[in-house]
Amino acid sequence: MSKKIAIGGDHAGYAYKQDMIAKLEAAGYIIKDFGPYTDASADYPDFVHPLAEAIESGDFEKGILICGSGNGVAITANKHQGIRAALCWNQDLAALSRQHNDANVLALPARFIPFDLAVELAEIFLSTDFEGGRHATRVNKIACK
Ligand SMILES: O=C(CO)[C@H](O)[C@H](O)[C@H](O)COP(=O)(O)O
Repeated sequence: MSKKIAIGGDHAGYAYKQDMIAKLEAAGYIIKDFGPYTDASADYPDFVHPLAEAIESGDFEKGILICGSGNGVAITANKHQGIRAALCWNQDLAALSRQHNDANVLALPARFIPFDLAVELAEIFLSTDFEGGRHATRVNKIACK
């Protein structure tokens, strides 16, 4: 598993993003922050599209996106054919996003979950393997050509 992680979001996720970077770096991950770099009001697509392109190009295996609800970043990221972004707010969803969906982006709703849970979901997302098998058949049918 690659220890290089892409992270991004918007102003509503900024504080969580900064603290998440510190937690993940302490755990040995190498983080590339796609922004925003302040908590000033910002438009999440400006940060999500570059992050998604970096994953699609192979520079990163996985990313974490944090906004207020998690929906804006997930919707934007999923416009990219190579992205499977999963909005998660509990441990089971984070595990299933990897086991069944091979999600490569975790979307977190900073305004709806406590920070400690956000970190736990990131740890689950980053450490859980895809189960393959019947799920691989389905995941291989997701992208539109
Ligand atoms: O993209 C979102 C909604 O799907 C995020 O929750 C944003 O963080 C939110 O919309 C930002 O709202 P604000 O009123 O501009 O702070």
